[in-house]
Amino acid sequence: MRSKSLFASFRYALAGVLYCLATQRNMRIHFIAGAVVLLLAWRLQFSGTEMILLLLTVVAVLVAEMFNTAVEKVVDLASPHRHPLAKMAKDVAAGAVLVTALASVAVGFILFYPRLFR
Ligand SMILES: Nc1ncnc2c1ncn2[C@@H]1O[C@H](COP(=O)(O)OP(=O)(O)OP(=O)(O)O)[C@@H](O)[C@H]1O
Repeated sequence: MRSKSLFASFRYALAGVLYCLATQRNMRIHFIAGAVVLLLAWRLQFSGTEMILLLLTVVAVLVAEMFNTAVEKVVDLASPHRHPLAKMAKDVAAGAVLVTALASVAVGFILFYPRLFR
């Protein structure tokens, strides 16, 4: 019984990830960009610590994108009509993605620049 419900929650969680990949263009862009960056880092023989930093950075952007999607869905459900609070919630969630994405570009620059241009 317990393992069945554990499996079910895993399936629901996976469905959430797949939903975001299938419906959110930005999620697909971040996913592919993250995969390319990690592959490039592997080819350039980044250290274990550098790989972990890059992986955490890529995952942070994907997680921010997923929370943004979740906020959008809840807001659309709770406030189908336009409302300043609904706008604020969506804009803050989108802002979180922007901040995370900018930070990931900075981390990528710091790690890749010495390998590629020096
Ligand atoms: N219910 C609402 N009330 C007020 N402003 C809204 C509301 N829904 C969306 N907005 C504003 O319009 C912008 C675009 O909203 P829209 O619903 O087109 O896209 P989204 O839900 O933010 O994302 P996506 O395009 O991925 O569905 C939001 O970022 C927000 O500023």
